[in-house]
Amino acid sequence: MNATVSALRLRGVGAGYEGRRVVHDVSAEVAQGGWLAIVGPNGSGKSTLLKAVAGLVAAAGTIELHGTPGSSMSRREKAREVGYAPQDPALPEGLTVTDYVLLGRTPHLGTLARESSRDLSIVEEVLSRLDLDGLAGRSLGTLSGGERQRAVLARVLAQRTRLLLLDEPTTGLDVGHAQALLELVDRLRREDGITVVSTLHDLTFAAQYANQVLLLDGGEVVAAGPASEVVTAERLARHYDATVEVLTSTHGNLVVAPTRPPPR
Ligand SMILES: Nc1ncnc2c1ncn2[C@@H]1O[C@H](COP(=O)(O)OP(=O)(O)OP(=O)(O)O)[C@@H](O)[C@H]1O
Repeated sequence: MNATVSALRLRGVGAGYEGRRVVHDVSAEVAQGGWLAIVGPNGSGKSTLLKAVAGLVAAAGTIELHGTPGSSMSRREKAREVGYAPQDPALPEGLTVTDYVLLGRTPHLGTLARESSRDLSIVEEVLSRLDLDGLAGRSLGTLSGGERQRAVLARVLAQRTRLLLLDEPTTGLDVGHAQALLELVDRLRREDGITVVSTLHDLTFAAQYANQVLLLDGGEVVAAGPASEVVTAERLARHYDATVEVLTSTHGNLVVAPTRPPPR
């Protein structure tokens, strides 16, 4: 494959529901092994944009996955190329964690073929990486919110795709599990060249993990680039109506700290 082909290329992408367009004219490019964070206030179109890339809502414009238009790929081809973790998926409550994560292998199985020992070892490895091995035999309906969230990510990682689309992957996770999950995703990116596109409400995480940040407001891109350029107190005041300070930690990481407005 041509080394200069982007993992994801969006040109003039629009998307919406029942005739109401909520994402307008988005263009972006993510190199193989890059991490794009889509940020923006509630209702700004982040999840809709991610769904458009996953092929789950109709989109105008061009969406290319590793140089191939998404519109020309079958569902199965796309599922081998793109793993999508929705924000709040409906889970089959009675399924065990292992069986649910095994579903991630489906796009790789032949028609009527059963999972192989390789599929099972991939699932085992993913469960262990996500600290889920102790829960492997539990049914999904008995898991806590954070455990369910990790199971969803495990299913997507078991899919072993080159592109990961993660919709608010840290929702419901405590700070330690959130960091562990983002570190794991970052390691996959650095070691295996996996490309990541994630929506993130937590702007500190977005600034620390993504190498590109796309800020949406009203379904439009209002800023794009490295976090140091996009995540500024002035922009967050304008687009989130938030009072924050953007600080630099002792290790040089950006930290977005909400601060109470001064008393009037
Ligand atoms: N299934 C749907 N049918 C109709 N409108 C929808 C649907 N899903 C989302 N919308 C609308 O589209 C707009 C963008 O929603 P979207 O979920 O993409 O925003 P978001 O930035 O991800 O929001 P949040 O931060 O609250 O998760 C909102 O006005 C929302 O009400």
